[in-house]
Amino acid sequence: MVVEGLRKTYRTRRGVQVAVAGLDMTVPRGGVHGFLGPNGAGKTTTIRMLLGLIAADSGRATIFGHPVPEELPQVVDRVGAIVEQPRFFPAFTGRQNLRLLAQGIGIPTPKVDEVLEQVGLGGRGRDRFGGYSLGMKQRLAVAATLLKDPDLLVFDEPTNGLDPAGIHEIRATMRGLADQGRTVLVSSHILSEVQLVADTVSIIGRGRLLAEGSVAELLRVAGGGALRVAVGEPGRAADLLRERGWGVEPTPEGRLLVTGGPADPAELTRALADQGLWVRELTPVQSDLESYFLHLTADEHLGRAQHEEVRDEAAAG
Ligand SMILES: Nc1ncnc2c1ncn2[C@@H]1O[C@H](COP(=O)(O)OP(=O)(O)OP(=O)(O)O)[C@@H](O)[C@H]1O
Repeated sequence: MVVEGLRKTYRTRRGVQVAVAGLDMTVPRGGVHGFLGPNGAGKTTTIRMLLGLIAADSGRATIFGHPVPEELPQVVDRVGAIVEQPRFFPAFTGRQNLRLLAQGIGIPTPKVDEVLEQVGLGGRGRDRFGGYSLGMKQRLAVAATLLKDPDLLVFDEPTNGLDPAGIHEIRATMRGLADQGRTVLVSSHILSEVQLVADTVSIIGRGRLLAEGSVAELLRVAGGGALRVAVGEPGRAADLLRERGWGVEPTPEGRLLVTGGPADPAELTRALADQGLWVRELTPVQSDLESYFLHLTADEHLGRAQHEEVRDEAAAG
């Protein structure tokens, strides 16, 4: 999925509200892609535009190479989404609820047991929906989206209101779906909920892309590319690395913290090995992604100021 310059404004009684301000985003095929941003960043608005539920003011988006919303009918069968709390009948079992849905869209009923199994509700399908935990209810919603066997799943804040066990269940379900080769796009304002399961993420704020890439890559960027190295003769190793112009600080536990070093850690290992110094351990320093996320999205209040400006302009016009 590729999004380019997507924009959406709302006219409110107080003026014009910019919900999505020229968003660019790339969601690779296969894997879990976290769509992250603080409350009000524009995640739901973006997802609604991608699914053709609301119209964009401008910009473009493609799903499986098809421009949407124009060619949505061509891809709609390959896309499953949970955007709002799905409604099920509390007095019916999970299985009965899904059977009803399956009949409605012409899916053979054996598929129902298959999708229940896929979300780990195989043993609970014959229990009343009303008695399900929140996590089970949410997993039933996921099961419903799987009836069509979609290649792309879009979940808007699927862990909202769930307890840690429920969050864990949903995470495991998403991982399982991605491991089957599907693409899962999941939005959240809580990075830690997604960090553990996402392969790649887009971080947005004020309707714009702030950072994008694999979780490992972003962790590296957040850590400033520093490497922690355990090596024999750390004193000699430090001198050698400094000669190359890299920053080296000994750590209290006898390791070396290398900053401004090579993009490829192999270069560092080779430089040391050439001098008979063997690296026992080499770890990219991962600053906490949560702090990075907070840092990136910290100027959210600036966004408010920008919105006010637009509003003033609108009022003046
Ligand atoms: N129908 C609407 N009318 C007016 N403003 C809207 C409308 N929908 C969204 N907005 C505004 O657009 C901005 C983006 O909202 P959106 O719901 O897309 O954010 P979000 O990232 O999904 O946030 P959350 O995590 O709180 O759901 C917000 O400032 C919101 O108030």
